[in-house]
Amino acid sequence: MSNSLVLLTPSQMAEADRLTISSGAVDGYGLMKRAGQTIVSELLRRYPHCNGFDVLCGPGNNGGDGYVVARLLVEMGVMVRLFAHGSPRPGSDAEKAVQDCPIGAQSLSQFSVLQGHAIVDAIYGAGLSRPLDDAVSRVAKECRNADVAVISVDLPTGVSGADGQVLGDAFAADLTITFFRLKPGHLLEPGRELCGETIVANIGIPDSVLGPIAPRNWINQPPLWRGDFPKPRRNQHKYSRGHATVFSGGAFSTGAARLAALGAARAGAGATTIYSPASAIAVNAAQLTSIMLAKVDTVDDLEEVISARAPDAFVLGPGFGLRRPIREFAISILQRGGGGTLVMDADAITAFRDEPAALFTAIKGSERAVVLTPHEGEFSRLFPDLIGKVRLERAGEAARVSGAVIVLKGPDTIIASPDGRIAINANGNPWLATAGSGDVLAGVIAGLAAQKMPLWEATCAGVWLHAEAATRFGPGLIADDLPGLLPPLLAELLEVDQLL
Ligand SMILES: NC(=O)C1=CN([C@@H]2O[C@H](COP(=O)(O)OP(=O)(O)OC[C@H]3O[C@@H](n4cnc5c(N)ncnc54)[C@H](OP(=O)(O)O)[C@@H]3O)[C@@H](O)[C@H]2O)[C@H](O)CC1
Ligand SMILES: [K+]
Repeated sequence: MSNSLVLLTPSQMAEADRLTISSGAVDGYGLMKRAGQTIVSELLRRYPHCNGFDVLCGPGNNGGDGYVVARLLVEMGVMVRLFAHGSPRPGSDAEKAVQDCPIGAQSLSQFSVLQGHAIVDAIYGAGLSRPLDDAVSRVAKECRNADVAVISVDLPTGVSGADGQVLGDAFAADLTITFFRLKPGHLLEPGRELCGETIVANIGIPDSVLGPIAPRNWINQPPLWRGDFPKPRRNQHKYSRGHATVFSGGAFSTGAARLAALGAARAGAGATTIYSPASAIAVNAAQLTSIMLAKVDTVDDLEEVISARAPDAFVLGPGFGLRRPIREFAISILQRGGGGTLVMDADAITAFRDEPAALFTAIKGSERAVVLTPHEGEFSRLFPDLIGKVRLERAGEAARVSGAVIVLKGPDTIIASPDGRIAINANGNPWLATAGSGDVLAGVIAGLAAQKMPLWEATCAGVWLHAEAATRFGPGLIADDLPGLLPPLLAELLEVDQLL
């Protein structure tokens, strides 16, 4: 698993600091000086024409980084105004940075924006522990409303590194410079938006500290799952490549199932079948070519088709409706022996709103693995006890409680495994907010799972591919486009030339 994609919580980051310092490689003030040096290089490179910098420092080590920045800029002859909010603890690294700084600080209450100056926000970073007080909120607001560049050290002051939530108020940065690894708060909204562009600086913390920290959160990028991505082999036939099936809704709502089926097929399932009620067979048949069709109205029908040709993955929910035997289908699939994956989306999630525990018991007792792909509304129906917790915690807890891989959809989709691993998607985009896009996602995940890709990895890959396809297409995207956008992405992932 790729080390570079690790996300560290603020407390894990503090541990990384401690481990580095105790190894004797560099002391705390040394790390702070390197942090300051990196920030100054970026400031000079990116803002060569500003008249000066206003450096705003808090009482902790985030402020310490700010004092180092102020010193280095002054030593280079750059105009600096320094503002402090609180004083560093005696004996702390931040106090050393104050003592070494050649200019004195005014109180933050004296601050007002000066045209032509850029702001260095070093008030709070990883140590933010409560909502901003009025003095810091006033400055955050003034900077947000002014036409002024803001560069935040580690995190925009007010944004929690643990989960991207705003504590009271927050700065909105143009650029955020963090150290060693991203934190979840850089990727989770609203933190992500408030960070502006985020860069990660190497300040000499060795990767070896990650071993004892054993992180459980990652950025969802191809190196996370590329090693598990299914590679077709010459000796496979269509069913051994993977058989994915999708339940269709009634005659007036068959499109969602076709979108999911196309997603599964384009993701590489060798065979894809739509299970359709008799009333919708004609509609489906008129619009399918490579996708197969079977009649499934009842649990007995389902038993029959599964016995005839066991699927490796099922998609249940898209466009299905709540009246037909959706719960019975889900429970029957889970209780029937045999491996494979059940992807439950949309109506399949809502259908269990009155008895989520029955679903979770069935999932935990099943030989099959389950992926649940709720958006916020569907999530709240199935996990009402988790309302009020932050998104990251909700997704992780939902995976643990349900025994399913959870895809909590949003601009910062979270993919949580029951074993505690979490990936945060970073390539989401506005084009995906279009009817039917979730149906394609459920199908792509099923298509990858049908090829026996490990489930959390398959789910992460599906979410990434789906978003990447939309990003590359851009404006005008409709869900119908998405399956056809997958082949070039697959070719890149598989490095097709090497397979031939
Ligand atoms: N991680 C690294 O590799 C390096 C990080 N550096 C920088 O250090 C900060 C983290 O420093 P830390 O001292 O732990 O935390 P902060 O500076 O962010 O803030 C802690 C102090 O601020 C007080 N605080 C927090 N929130 C509030 C608030 N809302 N209102 C008032 N005061 C607040 C807090 O007080 P407590 O009472 O909670 O203790 C602390 O006094 C990291 O972000 C990096 O920038 C190193 O310099 C380089 C290596
Ligand atoms: K900050």
